[in-house]
Amino acid sequence: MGLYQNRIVVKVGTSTLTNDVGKSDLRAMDNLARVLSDIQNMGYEVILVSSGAIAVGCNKLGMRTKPTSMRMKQAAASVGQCSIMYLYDKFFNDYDKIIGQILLNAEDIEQEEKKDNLTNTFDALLEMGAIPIVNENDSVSYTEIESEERLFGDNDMLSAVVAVLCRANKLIILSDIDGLFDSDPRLHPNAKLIERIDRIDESVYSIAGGAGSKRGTGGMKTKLQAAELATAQGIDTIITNGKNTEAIYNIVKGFGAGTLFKGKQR
Ligand SMILES: Nc1ncnc2c1ncn2[C@@H]1O[C@H](COP(=O)(O)OP(=O)(O)O)[C@@H](O)[C@H]1O
Ligand SMILES: N[C@@H](CCC(=O)OP(=O)(O)O)C(=O)O
Repeated sequence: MGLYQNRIVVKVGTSTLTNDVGKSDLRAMDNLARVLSDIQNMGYEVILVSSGAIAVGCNKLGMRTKPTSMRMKQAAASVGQCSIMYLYDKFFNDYDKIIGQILLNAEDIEQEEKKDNLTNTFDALLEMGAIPIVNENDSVSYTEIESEERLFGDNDMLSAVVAVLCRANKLIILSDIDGLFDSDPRLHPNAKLIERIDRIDESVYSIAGGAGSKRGTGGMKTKLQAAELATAQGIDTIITNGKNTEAIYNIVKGFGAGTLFKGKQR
């Protein structure tokens, strides 16, 4: 089965959705809602994979630092997820769009029946013109937040899983950085942006470091894992800066912005 040529998955990370003190970055969320709504008006089907629940929940609950205990992280996610969806609902509503929430665990796509149900839900939402917004089901899952052997790893991986499941044509990963550089620019100020990668091998992994801020998780490594999964199924994957949401217009039209990982010919 081929890919849906007009279907795109956009993933946005915590570092883009929250400001330096850990509160929701309303301008970033509004910009994202506007551009994605506009792109949908242009005839594209849009799925958003959004992080931020734990960070926003921690802030709302007055936790000064990110909790280390699992139960506190899960409680924070429960509070933050409501807050994020409430804001998305308001912003997307301003642009005349309907959103739907889908919270996922690894086992939801491991069982054939659940996987089919999930695909049907995505398809039905898209058919009706709604924009599905996806996150890990942090409050019930242990593996996604903590385990080293987790399938989703973090939302980067989840976005690739969703892109494959929904047979999207493109996966756009919005980060707090312009794309993949030849070394971590936070540590090496002269690092250069790599515009295109056709094969993700060990040499590519060797230049990817960890998260760049207290709020991000995974860093470039998990983005490369996501790109590897998606490109293997023919899905072009782009890492670009979430502060420049306008770049999404260029990307959907096939122009460059950030780093393109070219999907394998199938
Ligand atoms: N080679 C690299 N190129 C670009 N960024 C890198 C690289 N290695 C590590 N990073 C770090 O990855 C960070 C982005 O990942 P992360 O902190 O998880 O944010 P997000 O919330 O977007 O997922 C960047 O801020 C950067 O410091
Ligand atoms: N599910 C978690 C997101 C974890 C995660 O992958 O975060 P990020 O690296 O910012 O995309 C949350 O909503 O807080």
